[in-house]
Amino acid sequence: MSSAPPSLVRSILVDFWRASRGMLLLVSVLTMVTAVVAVAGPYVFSRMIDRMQPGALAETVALGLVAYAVLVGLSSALQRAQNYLAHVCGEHLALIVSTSLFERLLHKTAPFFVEHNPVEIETAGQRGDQALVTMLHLTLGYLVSGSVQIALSLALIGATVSLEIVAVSVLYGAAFIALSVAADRRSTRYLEAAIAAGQENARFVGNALTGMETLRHFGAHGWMRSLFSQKAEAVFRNWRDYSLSRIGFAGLQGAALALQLGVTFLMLVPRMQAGLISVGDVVLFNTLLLALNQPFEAIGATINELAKTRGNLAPLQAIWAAPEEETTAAAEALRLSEGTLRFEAVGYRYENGRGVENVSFTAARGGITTLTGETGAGKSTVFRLALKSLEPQSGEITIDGRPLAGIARATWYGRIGVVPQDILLLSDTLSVNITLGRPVDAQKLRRVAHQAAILSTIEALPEGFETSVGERGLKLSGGERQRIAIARALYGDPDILFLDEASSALDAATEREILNGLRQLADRVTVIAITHRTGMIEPGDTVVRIGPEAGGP
Ligand SMILES: Nc1ncnc2c1ncn2[C@@H]1O[C@H](COP(=O)(O)OP(=O)(O)OP(=O)(O)O)[C@@H](O)[C@H]1O
Repeated sequence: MSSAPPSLVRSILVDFWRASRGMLLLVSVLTMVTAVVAVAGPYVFSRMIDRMQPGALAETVALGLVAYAVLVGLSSALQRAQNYLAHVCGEHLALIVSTSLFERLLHKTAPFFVEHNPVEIETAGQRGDQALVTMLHLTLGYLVSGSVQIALSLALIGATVSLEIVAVSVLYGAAFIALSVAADRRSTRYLEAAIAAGQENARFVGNALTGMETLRHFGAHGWMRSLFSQKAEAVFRNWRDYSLSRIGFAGLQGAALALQLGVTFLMLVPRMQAGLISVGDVVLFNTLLLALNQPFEAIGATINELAKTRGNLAPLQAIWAAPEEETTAAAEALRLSEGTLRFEAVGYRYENGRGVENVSFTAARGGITTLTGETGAGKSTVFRLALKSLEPQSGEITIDGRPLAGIARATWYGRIGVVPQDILLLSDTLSVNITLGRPVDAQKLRRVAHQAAILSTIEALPEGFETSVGERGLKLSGGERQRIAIARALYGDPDILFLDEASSALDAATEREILNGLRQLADRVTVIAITHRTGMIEPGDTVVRIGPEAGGP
């Protein structure tokens, strides 16, 4: 197993910063310039109002108003440009999240895919992705520009109107932000429940979709519909309670705003009467104060979103941190001259005490080594040990005399071919399903298809190897799927071939044809097959019986 993965947020942000720091800096600068222009516009306008006195130079006023119009236009253009650039950054972040997550999924261990279904993983990915992108937009669009706008507005109010009013505005801002934090604390439990219920629902939908045919056969529609409704309603209830729990705080925040405006206007009246401030100052003050509320609200909204982001990232974080296989970087060149696999008194017990004990056998070239035994005797467990999915708790497995424990899993996988019981086919062509990303060699493709006794079937199809197998290979029969899986395993020219009941879905004639084909390879490839049917065993094959008499359970 690899060491603990770096935290999701840190790892994503480091990658994001490396990939888009130029663009991020550009957006930040643009954001600051936008904030400066947004404050400069009202300032120029207020000064022009003061100049509109009888006897003032009409040209100066007109020039000032044109400058104001240009500033408003510039502010709007900068705002839009900044939004689009922030959108580009957001999409880049989403790209990094999805590719990093996919990369991690490629390394997850087998139990991970037993515990999590695709819909659940997809939903966690989308939620986490959106949460991070929303946070980026809030940071770039609100926090940076909001802080600059607040600082400039307060400085202008202080310089033109009074420092006391600045103090009132700061107090209001602090109260607004404190109320946002309190609202978050109170509603967090509804938020967490809503997100957990959403994830549970995604898991349920994933299970229902994979088992749709079976559910239909058992007339389980009504039952599933009512289970889905219950879960979807739980999601709705929790989101409803989350939103309702915040309404009271919205009222308090509105009251704080009214109080702030009322107090500051009352403070202005005596100054106006004493002629200390001009009409332009009042206009400027009103515009700035109203504009100032936006960044305060934005900071409050960001605090709220931060809580949501934490919640929305939790399912993705759990998937991110789930154990992974060792990386393929550990792969080394392994040459197997003889390909002799030996089990020496190997034992493995699952947590429930079941498993295998004292298993000894040698699988060599020259014939097929078949593992037989009662159901539940431990044949698949022996395979898992040979495939390094499990490590022996006692005894030793060797390959050409070298301990298997000392060979990296990636190296081992490079030398073996496996045909599992449950065959995975991608919704793609036969050719893609056999080669699975390895370089396409038309001659080799035909050779392995022939060895797997499926070449004539494929060549009879109008599109041959380019025929689509349908969603998860559902357009193929069970026997055809097995033969494609055998061709896929042979395509890597393995030194050792493992077949886990690989011919169970075939008729006797086809099974014999395939096994005879594999026997012809047996001088070059060690073939180990689990089988329940012993009728196909030929002289020269080795039979290994797993079970009590072999020292099993
Ligand atoms: N992941 C697991 N956790 C706990 N027990 C397990 C696990 N997998 C298998 N077992 C138990 O270990 C024993 C051996 O199982 P295994 O699947 O190796 O048998 P098998 O010979 O391949 O069976 P079959 O012929 O039915 O496929 C069984 O009793 C099974 O219940």
